[in-house]
Amino acid sequence: MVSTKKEDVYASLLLTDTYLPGALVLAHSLRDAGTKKKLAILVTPDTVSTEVIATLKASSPLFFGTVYDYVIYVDRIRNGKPANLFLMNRPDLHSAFTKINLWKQTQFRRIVYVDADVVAYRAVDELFDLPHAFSAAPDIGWPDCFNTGVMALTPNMGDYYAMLAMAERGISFDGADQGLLNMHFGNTYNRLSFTYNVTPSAHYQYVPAYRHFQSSINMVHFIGSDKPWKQGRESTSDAGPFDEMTGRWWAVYDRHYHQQAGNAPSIVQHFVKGEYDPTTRSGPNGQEPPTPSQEDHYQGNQDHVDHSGDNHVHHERWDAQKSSPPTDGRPEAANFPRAHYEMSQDTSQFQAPDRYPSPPKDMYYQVPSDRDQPKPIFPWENNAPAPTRVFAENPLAPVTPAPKSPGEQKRYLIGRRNPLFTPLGPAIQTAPSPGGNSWNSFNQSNAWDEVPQINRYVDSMQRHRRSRSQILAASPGRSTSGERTEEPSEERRGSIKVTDFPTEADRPSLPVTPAPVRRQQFWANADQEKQLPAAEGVPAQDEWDPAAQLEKLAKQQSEVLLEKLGVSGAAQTQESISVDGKEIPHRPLPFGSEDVRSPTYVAPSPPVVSPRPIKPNPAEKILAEAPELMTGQTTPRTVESRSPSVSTTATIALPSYQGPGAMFEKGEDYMTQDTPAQPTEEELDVLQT
Ligand SMILES: O=c1ccn([C@@H]2O[C@H](COP(=O)(O)OP(=O)(O)O[C@H]3O[C@H](CO)[C@@H](O)[C@H](O)[C@H]3O)[C@@H](O)[C@H]2O)c(=O)[nH]1
Ligand SMILES: [Mn+2]
Repeated sequence: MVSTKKEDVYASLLLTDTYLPGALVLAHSLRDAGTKKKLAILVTPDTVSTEVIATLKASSPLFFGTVYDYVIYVDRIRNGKPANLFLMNRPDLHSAFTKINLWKQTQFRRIVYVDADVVAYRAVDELFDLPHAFSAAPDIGWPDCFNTGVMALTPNMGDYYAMLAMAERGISFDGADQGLLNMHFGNTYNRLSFTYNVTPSAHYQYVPAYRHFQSSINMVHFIGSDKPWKQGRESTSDAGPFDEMTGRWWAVYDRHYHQQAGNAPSIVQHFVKGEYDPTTRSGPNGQEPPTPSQEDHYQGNQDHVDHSGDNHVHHERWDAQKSSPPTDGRPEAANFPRAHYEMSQDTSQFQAPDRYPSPPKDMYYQVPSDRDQPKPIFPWENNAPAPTRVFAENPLAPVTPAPKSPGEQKRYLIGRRNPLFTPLGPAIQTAPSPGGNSWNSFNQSNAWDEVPQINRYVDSMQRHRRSRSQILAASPGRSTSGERTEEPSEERRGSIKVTDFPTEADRPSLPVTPAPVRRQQFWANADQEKQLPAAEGVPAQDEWDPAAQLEKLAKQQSEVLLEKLGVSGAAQTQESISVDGKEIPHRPLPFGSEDVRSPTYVAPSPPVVSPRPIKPNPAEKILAEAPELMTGQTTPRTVESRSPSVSTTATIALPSYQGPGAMFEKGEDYMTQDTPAQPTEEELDVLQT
């Protein structure tokens, strides 16, 4: 076959650092056998350390050039469905699909692929000249299948994509590359002689065949998880076919990487069982390789220090200040520790010991005494002023006398319950007694209790309430006149409260908010109820005629208005009216003004049902029409009557009240009606009953 410009290469694969000795022995075995072909190795940079890659590229003193001519970085292809790998107990082969990348290396004409666990007895360069696109040797476990440890192939993207599609779907009967490739190629492969891929077994050997064909062995492949460098050289003891082949592997290793081999990098010895000896370490570079922590995955530290202590040389590290990150660097978390645990196979039951050791008897905690207190450090620890703050709770309890009246009791309780309660105002707060407890000098009463207006207001409220309750009680034959003048006692005043809070003893428990309880003495004590004074000015119910009262009220309002305007409507009706209990005396009108009426006079409509305020306020209207009244001009003024029929003028006295003036604040409301407003709610209460 006419060769093109494309190169032929032997190619191997390195997925982990732990296979480094195998990859190096393979390369040296081929070179030592005199191959004319170049050597390439596919490397997954995410799982292989830079030190190992450097070793693959290292120059060897035994031949011109480096161990591998080409280190080709490829993406790792991991099996997402690795269940089948467990069928052959090789979960470590989860990324064996990466081998598919061989078909992608179309820069090469032909590739003779060889596993890293293969040692070549001779250079098999004739495999490059095979006419078949794909050739492989039978597998010892199932000889109809081919073993994928040695293959002669022609790279092409068709096969590559076809197999990549299978890999992405996890299509492989053994979960690794051999199952996938056998499914892809089937029986279309060119079957090589077993001598190109002799797979010795420690458990089964066909010794006569071996003896018969051993001179024609081309390559030996150490399949399975027990690789020569993992077993160590001591594992080969007896002289058998397996050990003879393993010895060939060790022969190549010793030729290039034995401790006394001169310039052998110690990193290789680290991955070979029983080979690393720091005391006899030598070599020009003196680099300390990472220690393999795992059987199948190197997890060493990049910044490793020599164990011998005499050669503390750090590995070259990437300096972020000087250069960009290395493209062939390991992932940051590659050195994270990993641990693999297996289920215990021990089937014996747990046997409790006869006795457990008794606990120590001298274990106790020594509470530090006051004398053990640390020495004062800061000046304020020694010169601390005596505390002056006094809390209200403690001194109050013995000093405060028990409350007598309900009103006092309420104040007392408020003061006790609320520590922030402070009696109001300097007017009721006496000066603290000099030497005594300043808290006791406070007057325990409220400022508003001392204001007479407030007291009167409360009294009037109580009168109204009492009168209501009298009406509600409707005791027959009860006279209201006898009790009318009776002044309410202090006790009565306190009984305004309809509800009270339960005492501390009655309360269920804190923090439940105490529910108000009905005061018994107010509602239930009928004897006391009889002593209630009658409401002032409220007649007995049977004497009360609401309709007549309303009529009287409406009439009264009109009269008052006219009186204020100086027009005595009362003179016409000849009835005396009273305002606020005071009799307004009748006065004769000035001569000639008897018929004069105010322009705003409204005659009272006879059937008055409800009291109705008269609008607009006449005084207000006058002021609006004569604003000069506001200027303080107090001279009487004549007002032309608008009524055409009445042409006389009447002198109307100006009201004493002159409306809003400078005394008023902005926004302050002032009376717009002189008449009583609508009956209040309380009045309605009385009227309706
Ligand atoms: O941790 C690992 C595992 C594998 N490899 C590479 O992958 C190859 C295959 O793994 P290996 O342990 O050699 O597998 P075998 O014990 O040989 O198992 C058989 O099954 C594998 C999965 O199908 C095939 O790849 C092999 O060719 C076949 O011999 C190795 O040679 C290495 O090149 C690593 O670099 N690191
Ligand atoms: Mn293998």
